Amino acid sequence: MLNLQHISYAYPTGTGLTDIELQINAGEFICFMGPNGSGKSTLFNLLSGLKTATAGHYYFNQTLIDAAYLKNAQQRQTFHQQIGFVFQNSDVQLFNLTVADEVAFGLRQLPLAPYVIEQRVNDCLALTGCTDLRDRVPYHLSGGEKKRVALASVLALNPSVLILDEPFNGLTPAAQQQILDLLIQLQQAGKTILLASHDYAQIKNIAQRFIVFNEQHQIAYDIDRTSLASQPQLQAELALL
Ligand SMILES: Nc1ncnc2c1ncn2[C@@H]1O[C@H](COP(=O)(O)OP(=O)(O)OP(=O)(O)O)[C@@H](O)[C@H]1O
Repeated sequence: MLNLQHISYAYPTGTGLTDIELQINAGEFICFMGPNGSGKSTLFNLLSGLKTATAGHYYFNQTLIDAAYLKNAQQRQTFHQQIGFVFQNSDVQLFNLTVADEVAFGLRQLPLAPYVIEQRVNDCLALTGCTDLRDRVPYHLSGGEKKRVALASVLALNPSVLILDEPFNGLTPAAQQQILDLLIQLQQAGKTILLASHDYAQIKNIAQRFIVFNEQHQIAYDIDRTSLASQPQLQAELALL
């Protein structure tokens, strides 16, 4: 479904990613781990089309996703509908005056009847436990509420891939569990879930595959949960990230 071939990304001031080879299949639940600055957010920006690689090739369902592809507004819209990205910082994702408008925003860019939009907004608010927040100003919500609204706004477009950059940061254990339960449900419904986390203990029994970056911005390990279970030393390393 997602295929990266020798992907590198160079910022003007340094390296973001080095020679990434990666194949992700539909329906996987993958946890990306690694030290601060190792490249997880850069990878997510590339996968979601917010950046394009400075070297290598990225294919989504066999289509090459590059600057030329994303320059076309219609193609860009189709692509963004399929890959939803929940940013690490919800404040940069939420900009509407009410929660309901926030969730409807992406849908209003599509040729959909107002009653269809209303129905989808209601469904996504209910799914994320945000129904009671619908008339609130997103900017005034708590961290956990903002994260759920950001998730609702992404889910409204019914993407097949959901990318979440450290979605549990700064949330109470209860709020973290709420989001985790929802992600499990979404994977069971067939979505591909890609998330970055520093909390191995929290995710070790949920993610099915672990991709671990090193400080050289490369993939150091790409290992499934079953294989990881028989590697206590690597598990101990992940617990320290
Ligand atoms: N806008 C930017 N300009 C210049 N360098 C950047 C920029 N964003 C990231 N980098 C650099 O690219 C490298 C990878 O950063 P990235 O944010 O992808 O890492 P990360 O693994 O997501 O880190 P964290 O766990 O702290 O979120 C780092 O060396 C970082 O300093």
